Amino acid sequence: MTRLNDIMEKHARLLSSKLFLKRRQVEVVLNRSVLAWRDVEKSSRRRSGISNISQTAHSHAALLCEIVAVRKTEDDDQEDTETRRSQKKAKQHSEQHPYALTVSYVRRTRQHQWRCSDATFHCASQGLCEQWIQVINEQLSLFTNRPKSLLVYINPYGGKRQGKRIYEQKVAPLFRRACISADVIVTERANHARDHLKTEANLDKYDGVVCVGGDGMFSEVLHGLVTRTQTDKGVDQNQSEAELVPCSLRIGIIPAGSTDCICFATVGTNDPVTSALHIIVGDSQPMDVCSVHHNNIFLKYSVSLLGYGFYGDVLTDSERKRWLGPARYDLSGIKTFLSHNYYEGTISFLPAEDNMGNPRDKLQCRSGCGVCQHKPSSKDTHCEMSEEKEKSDKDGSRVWSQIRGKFIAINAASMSCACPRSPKGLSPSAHLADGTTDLILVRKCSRLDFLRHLLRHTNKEDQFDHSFVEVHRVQKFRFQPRHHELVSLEDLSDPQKKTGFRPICSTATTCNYTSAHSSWNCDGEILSHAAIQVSVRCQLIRLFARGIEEQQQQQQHQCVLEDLCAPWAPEPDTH
Ligand SMILES: CCCCCCCCCCCCC/C=C/[C@@H](O)[C@H](CO)NC(=O)CCCCCCCCCCCCCCC
Ligand SMILES: Nc1ncnc2c1ncn2[C@@H]1O[C@H](COP(=O)(O)OP(=O)(O)OP(=O)(O)O)[C@@H](O)[C@H]1O
Ligand SMILES: [Ca+2]
Repeated sequence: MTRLNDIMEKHARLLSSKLFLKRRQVEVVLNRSVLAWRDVEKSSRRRSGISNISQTAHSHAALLCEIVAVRKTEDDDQEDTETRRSQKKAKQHSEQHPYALTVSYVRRTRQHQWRCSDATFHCASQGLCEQWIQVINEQLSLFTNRPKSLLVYINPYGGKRQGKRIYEQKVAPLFRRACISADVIVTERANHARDHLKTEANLDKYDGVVCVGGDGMFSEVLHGLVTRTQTDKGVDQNQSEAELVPCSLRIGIIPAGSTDCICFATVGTNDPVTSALHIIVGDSQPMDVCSVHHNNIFLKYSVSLLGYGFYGDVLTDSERKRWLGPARYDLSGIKTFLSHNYYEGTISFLPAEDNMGNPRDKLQCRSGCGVCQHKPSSKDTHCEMSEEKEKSDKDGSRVWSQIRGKFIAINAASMSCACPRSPKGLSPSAHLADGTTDLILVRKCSRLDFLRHLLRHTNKEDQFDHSFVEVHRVQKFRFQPRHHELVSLEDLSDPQKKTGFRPICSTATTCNYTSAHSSWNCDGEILSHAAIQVSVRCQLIRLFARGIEEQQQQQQHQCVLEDLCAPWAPEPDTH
């Protein structure tokens, strides 16, 4: 009964009028969910299928929660929307209907991209025009999850160095339209954004923090915000067992980097306008964060890839080629592939609960993901990482496992890591907010086999279906490189080794010293230690995103709109 009332309430018309849209008379209806309009004269004869997301043959609709803004249309705006050819006609028309409102709303285009569309409705009287604007604005003000004030950091040197232009030309005009105020800081050095967030920024003023740049810039904002939150709450990040306090501010990412993996995996595309629109409508996507420690020294947080061996070496090499821009990764990728190094060490891990799915179940994390809504219980998230625990987890349900071997790559993917280079990512079924990371172990194998494995990241074949690859969904893990102490001592006496990465063993050459180290690639940054302990912190942060919408979900969205527009029942016009 209540549900029925809800539906009736939602569908009850708030306002309904006959207005003009591009000189055609349209019936416009507003209820609590949708703004819909259709041609008056032709609608009864031809009302067929849907031609795009929010448009049937003769009716259009926008979900209220996806309306960006409504404003009184100024004369300049009206001229902008008319073509030159019809300028005279348009002038006559606007003289008859001088009052107009423009509604800006989200329109879905191809491949998860969103655009902002305008519909300008002409009214016969000023009163009617103002009433429409007021009622729509009243409804929009009920969306309390929308940000009003943002702190924006722009990295002018990320990716192809387009961050500033992208923000000014594509994003700022949309924020202005949505009446969002933004304090903008163009960074002057690496870690500027992180340090500002950690100590200086008055965060009470803001509803969210936005970074314009790549994954490295996101990482700065992540570290700034998480550290600030822990400091404010008196949590010591160096204690690897400390329970971290979730951040209250959401983070928005305007992609302008080289990989943009976090944006791609949370929105489905790396498009600045789409990201800006997700921020404006106030989307919220919780996300796991891995904390990385070396004994009881905090090193870094990671949300995407922690990679030792191959991806660590690619990153180390690519840092020397920053001037090449995004192409540096391909060049270093080929070079590292040809080097074909492997590394020896021991990996220990605490598997995820059985009901958290597994990396090969093909259940991809999508908008409103059911797996991520099932949070692991708190007792499981706080198991200690002591030696005894390693043998048997105290609650008896799970035990630590240990694997020793020679690895070409050890990757922990806390999310799919989908990006334009690999549209399905390193672990296609990894989840954004399930409290686990997928640990992928690629053992020593031939160059050809490793190439086959890499190639599978770019096609539909299963990259885990190789005898030399194993994958585990885990809650915690740690890594100990072989002969750690020996190398540390050597490092002290050889300055070259302190900075660069020392001769690494290649399977192609005869090599007795198989304990050479790689380094960890932590979301695109090199870690200072090879021996690390990692713990996944379930849903520590939230992004202005909603996860990737399934094609099917987009179609459902069309159907919802279609249903909501359907009752054009002949209710009498209120005006
Ligand atoms: C034959 C083609 C195989 C293509 C295989 C492509 C696999 C790509 C998987 C990409 C995973 C990205 C994970 C994201 C990590 C980010 O947190 C981080 C920060 O932005 N990005 C990188 O570290 C940047 C990492 C960039 C890694 C690029 C690796 C390119 C490998 C190319 C190997 C070529 C072999 C050719 C042999 C002739
Ligand atoms: N003003 C600045 N000058 C120099 N470096 C900066 C500045 N602002 C930020 N940085 C640093 O630049 C690094 C790279 O930035 P960013 O992530 O935006 O681009 P990218 O590396 O090209 O992309 P991706 O991380 O997606 O591969 C970051 O680690 C960040 O700390
Ligand atoms: Ca995860």
